[in-house]
Amino acid sequence: MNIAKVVVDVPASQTNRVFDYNIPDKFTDIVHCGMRVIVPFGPRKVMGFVLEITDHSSFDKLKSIDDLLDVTPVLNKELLELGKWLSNHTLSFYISAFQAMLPQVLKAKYKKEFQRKNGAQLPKELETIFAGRDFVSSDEFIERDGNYRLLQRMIEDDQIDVLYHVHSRETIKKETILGLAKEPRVYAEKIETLPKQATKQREILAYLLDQGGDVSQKRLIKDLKTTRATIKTLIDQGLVKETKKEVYRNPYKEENYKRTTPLGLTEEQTEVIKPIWTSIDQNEHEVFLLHGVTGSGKTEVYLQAIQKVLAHQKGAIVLVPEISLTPQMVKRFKGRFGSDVAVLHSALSPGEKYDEWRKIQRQQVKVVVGARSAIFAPLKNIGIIIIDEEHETSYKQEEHPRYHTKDVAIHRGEVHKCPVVLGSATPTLESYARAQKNVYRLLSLPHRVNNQAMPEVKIVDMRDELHAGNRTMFSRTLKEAIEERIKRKEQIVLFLNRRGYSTFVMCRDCGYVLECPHCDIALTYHRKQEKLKCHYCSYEEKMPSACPSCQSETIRYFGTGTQKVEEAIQELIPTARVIRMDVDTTRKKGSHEKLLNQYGNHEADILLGTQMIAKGLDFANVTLVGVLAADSMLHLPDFRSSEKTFQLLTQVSGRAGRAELPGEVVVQTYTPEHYSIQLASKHDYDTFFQKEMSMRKKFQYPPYYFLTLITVSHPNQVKCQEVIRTISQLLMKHLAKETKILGPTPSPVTRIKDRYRYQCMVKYKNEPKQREILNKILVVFESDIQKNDLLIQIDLQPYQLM
Ligand SMILES: Nc1ncnc2c1ncn2[C@@H]1O[C@H](COP(=O)(O)OP(=O)(O)OP(=O)(O)O)[C@@H](O)[C@H]1O
Ligand SMILES: [Zn+2]
Ligand SMILES: [Zn+2]
Repeated sequence: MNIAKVVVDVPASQTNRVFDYNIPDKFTDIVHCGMRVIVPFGPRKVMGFVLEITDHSSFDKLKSIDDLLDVTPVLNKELLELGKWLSNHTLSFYISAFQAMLPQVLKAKYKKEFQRKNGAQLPKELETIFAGRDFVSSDEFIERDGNYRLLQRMIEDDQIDVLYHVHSRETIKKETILGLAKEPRVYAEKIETLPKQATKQREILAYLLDQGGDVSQKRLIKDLKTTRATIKTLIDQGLVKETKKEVYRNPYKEENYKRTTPLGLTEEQTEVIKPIWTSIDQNEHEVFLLHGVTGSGKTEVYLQAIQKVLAHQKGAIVLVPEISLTPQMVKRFKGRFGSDVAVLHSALSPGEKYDEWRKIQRQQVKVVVGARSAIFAPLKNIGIIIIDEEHETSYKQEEHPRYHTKDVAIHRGEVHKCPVVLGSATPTLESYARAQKNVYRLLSLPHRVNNQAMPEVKIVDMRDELHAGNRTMFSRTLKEAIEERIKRKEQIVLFLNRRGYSTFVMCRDCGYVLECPHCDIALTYHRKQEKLKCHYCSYEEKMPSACPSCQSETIRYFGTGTQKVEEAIQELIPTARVIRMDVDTTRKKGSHEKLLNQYGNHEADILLGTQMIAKGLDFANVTLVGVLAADSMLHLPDFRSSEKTFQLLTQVSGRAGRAELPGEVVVQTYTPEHYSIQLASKHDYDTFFQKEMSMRKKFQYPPYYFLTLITVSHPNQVKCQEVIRTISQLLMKHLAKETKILGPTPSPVTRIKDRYRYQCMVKYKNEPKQREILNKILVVFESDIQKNDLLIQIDLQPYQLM
């Protein structure tokens, strides 16, 4: 067993396979599958993952492994298999798939250096760069525009060497631990002989004797109000010894969370948890879709399902969208399961994330709560995987490997023979359609806990406000409702949807929005050319000066920011106390939590914010939710815009009236008749589902059809157009006759950082050979990709269509 099969960190299709390496004697029995190694590859040294260890190779001259990056494997067998599956599933390289599963600090960086060998005399051009030195970093070489051809010749002539340093950013935090250096009994005498004025030193010794063991220096300094200098004198006298101990950075201190006990489940909760418990008990994989209205107690169902899993000595993964991984959410899990919980959150520092990851890796925790990438948590014995708010698009990773978390979860669920629970008040059409076909098992919580009523929703037509002479951003209804709540000392959530602003053009007079006659999506405004364009089919028209529907001249594109809204409130209702939550006010670490705490303590009447306040918040005193512009997302150039609008309105409305006090919602819109606004206001998911499904069927979108989005980008526009044309021709030729290929067309954002972008979209029902064909296309363009700066992105199941 002295041969390792290694996937190398060279993302290209020729290298997307395993290479055989010799395991040198010194590493025999030390190298294991799932470890990262340094291997020679051509003239370079690269990192690689060991996938397999065997005793035979079909090649006879093998190079040897140079070095090991890990002492223990960073990927276990299951994750190695998962990586292979992921790479195949998303059409990405093995190496990208493996890297995606690791915490950031384990992603090694390389530093390249050129070394002059044995004082060699270099050509003048290079000598000016080396300037008498023996080493020059590759960065400096590039910066000073060094001649690569010359460099290459010198390397071939053995005058210059290329060195690779691999830097792992992994950092382990150490803590200083103090203890007694001698037998305890000798201290009585020692304390006597210390100088009289050394009271602090005496105190320290007494403290250590009292603790009878090792104490963290930090704690001792705090408890005794002493200094490091005093401790140092004792160490120097050989009375105290210090050691370094590896510790975890723990951003979520357990003692900060009050322990909670399971609540008595309601009848509905009891009904839905039964089949989940059965699946856990019987070790059977099944996918459940938990459709529960806002405030129906889904989280309590998750908690008690996990409790069952823990009783079986297994672990759980709970995924929540980044944006709703709020302190409140963490509190609920830490409160129930204490130090058994690891939290993986993007707001943690890389070091903190690494520590949480190591706790999981060492199986020291049982429950992992985290955002998207937590689906790769290295838990060995998974008993349940839960995806909360399963409709959230952030579950789709928008860079290599372009995976959807749901697919990964279901795959791992199959491997571990455990249930996967997808929870939402507004499931995606895809999931609900699957539940209707019994691919998933549907579980419903149609009522709020304790049967509180769903909040009453009032739709306000903003066109009427304009006609009545109200030009502010607050309707009369909303203004009165706010004032009333402030008087009653109740609280208000004001939601401003920032997504989709200033892309579409709307008539303020009649609410008319310009749409593509072929694609049923809003046209996007291009300011420079004064044109409106469709980003699916390239249809375009001139920006009109008057509304095509009512001739009014108030037609323009749409937009405002939270800061402006805050000013407007202050002007309109000067007594209102407002907390504004947006990217600006939450940039600093911990500010998110602080603002929510202030709001929870009723230090403000109004919580004003964007997407980040739409979900997950559970404040009993909130009785009014105002939605300032319900339409803004409705007109995004995206076939899911109605669905997203329905989901968002339902989520925000769900923040009102969650406890005893009844809730009310005011939705301001220019298109009150739109079905997603009407049905969200009636909390009518079922009708929305029927209606939206019929639209999807008519326009041939998912879940009736599958989509693949192919985007090509290159600095040269002509090159870009050529490539995308060739790709769509190849697809046309090789894919099924019934399959449609839309485009090629410029991408919605046509140029990013001086690179042109063109796309085409494949719409299909069944294409078993698609992956194979796409892979072949990538090979056709391989040399352009490697050498000519061409980028081809393939997104199977795209969510981001911009
Ligand atoms: N069985 C129960 N008995 C009493 N209170 C409960 C019970 N289950 C849940 N609750 C409480 O009801 C409130 C709403 O529950 P929870 O937040 O779990 O709902 P949810 O369905 O996750 O809501 P959302 O989708 O809106 O976030 C919470 O304050 C929770 O503590
Ligand atoms: Zn169109
Ligand atoms: Zn009009």
